[in-house]
Amino acid sequence: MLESTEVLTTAQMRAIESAAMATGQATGLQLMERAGRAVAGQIRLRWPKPRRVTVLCGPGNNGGDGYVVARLLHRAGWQVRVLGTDNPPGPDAAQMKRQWQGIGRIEPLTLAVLQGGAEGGVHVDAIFGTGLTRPPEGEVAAILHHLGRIKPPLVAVDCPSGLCMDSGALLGHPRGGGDLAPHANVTVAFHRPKPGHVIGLGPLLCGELVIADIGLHDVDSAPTARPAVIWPPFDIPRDQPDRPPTNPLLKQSPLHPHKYSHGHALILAGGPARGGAARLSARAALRIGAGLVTLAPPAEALPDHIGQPDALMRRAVDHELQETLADTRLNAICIGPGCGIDRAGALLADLLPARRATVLDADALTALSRDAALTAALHDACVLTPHMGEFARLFPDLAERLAATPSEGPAYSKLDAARDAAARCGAVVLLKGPDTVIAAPDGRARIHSAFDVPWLATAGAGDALAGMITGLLARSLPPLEAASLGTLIHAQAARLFGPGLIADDLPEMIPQVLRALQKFQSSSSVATALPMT
Ligand SMILES: NC(=O)C1=CN([C@@H]2O[C@H](COP(=O)(O)OP(=O)(O)OC[C@H]3O[C@@H](n4cnc5c(N)ncnc54)[C@H](OP(=O)(O)O)[C@@H]3O)[C@@H](O)[C@H]2O)[C@@H](O)CC1
Ligand SMILES: [K+]
Repeated sequence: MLESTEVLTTAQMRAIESAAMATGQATGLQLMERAGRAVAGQIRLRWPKPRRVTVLCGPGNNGGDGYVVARLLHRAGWQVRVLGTDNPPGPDAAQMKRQWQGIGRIEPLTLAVLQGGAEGGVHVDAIFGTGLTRPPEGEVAAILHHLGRIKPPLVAVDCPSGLCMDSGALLGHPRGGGDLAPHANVTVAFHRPKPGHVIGLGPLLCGELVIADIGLHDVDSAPTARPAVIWPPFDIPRDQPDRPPTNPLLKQSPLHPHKYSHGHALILAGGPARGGAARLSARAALRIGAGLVTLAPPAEALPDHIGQPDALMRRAVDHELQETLADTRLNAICIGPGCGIDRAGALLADLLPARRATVLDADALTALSRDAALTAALHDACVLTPHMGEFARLFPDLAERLAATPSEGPAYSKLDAARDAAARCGAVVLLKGPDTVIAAPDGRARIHSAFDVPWLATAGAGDALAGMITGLLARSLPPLEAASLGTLIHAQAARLFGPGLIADDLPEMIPQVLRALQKFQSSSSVATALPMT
């Protein structure tokens, strides 16, 4: 059985539907009836009093769902108008269409007809769902454009039409567009979310996302590829002041606790007057619970780092690292924030062969992009944390595919790009954004949504994130878990702080986030993520 947080591609979803039908678990007609009922139910929940509704039905099974919605709302006393295509749909949709035709008529699905009707009322978009393979054209394109412009109360069946559910891109539109695409108030999707609901334009266009159960749970899907998951697989409560302020990451081992048992993080800093970024990383690594944190600028910049925090150790590291790395207790390294590209490149040449757990951010990523030998030396204890610009420098071909206007579905997605990059470089790749994708070389991938904290896009936030992940690596979390938990704590810190956040606030919010996370110590998904030593 699939985990509830799994994200299925449209191909995987189709495989599950086919398996359900082949094994006699459900007929296509039953699934369509359940899907339509789920949508009608959500509409009636939001608008309990019957009113006017216009249902727009496309040529396939998405349209079939629409005819079910029309019938059920009509039965509930709604004043239903249906616009549909006149093609012969598949047998299930044809059956649902006939049932509707026993109740009411179907007007042509054209812009003129749509505009000719009474204004107002709810609109149901059942034009295209998972079967969208090419950009909408002609009358349908005009209708979608119109809906995007007038923005009526809109309920989308499976997705707003035109959205590629594998990528969150609008077929036929440049990436990042979407101003004139339909914006749903609510999208009712079936069985599991698809990548396009949670990445790209999906969160903007889908509105509230409701995942409806259509009875596919007992179906053995045997997905061909490992599904990505939505991270985290739980809702984090806000801080709970009534709980004792113990920190799960700092919980002491009953057996001879020692600062080294919580790891020793090394933060490599840059030259004079550019140490702020690395100090932010170091502070975050300390706050998240690394046993020891050493900040390592070149000797000439050491005087820049006197002062707080006293818990931070300082040590000069000039051009080479071998002597420093001889101390095997240094088990997690952060390189990049404020480091300088040349210095990062020189240090990486020593660092990567040592195969220590390492976060590569900022200048380290630029250094990598300039030296193929360094990229070839990456290993599976590395975490790369690029934003899209850095990603484009590191993986120009993947970024180019991601930026191209998609002309057919399934379109190349941010999930695909992060996975391809991780497989290519053999390290965990954390591709930042409001829809962060974290991918491991073995195909595991997690999608973390932070569309609700736009104030996290602030100078230095990435440095704090790099420090958090380094601290978690020092606590011996595996790279994918450290990257995932760091991403979650980072966003949650911003969420708790609220607007007005500056990056310096992020490390200071960590204790509060950790207290809230404590609730999940007994939950298996978090137990694997939080080190409980
Ligand atoms: N299967 C199940 O058990 C269940 C499925 N369910 C529902 O089915 C939906 C998937 O149904 P679907 O596969 O029929 O695809 P759908 O999105 O309706 O579109 C396909 C049609 O559109 C056409 N078409 C495509 N692009 C076009 C374009 N640009 N411009 C014009 N035409 C275009 C395409 O034509 P073709 O490409 O074949 O020429 C075809 O005729 C899914 O999202 C969910 O809502 C639920 O009921 C639960 C049970
Ligand atoms: K739709």
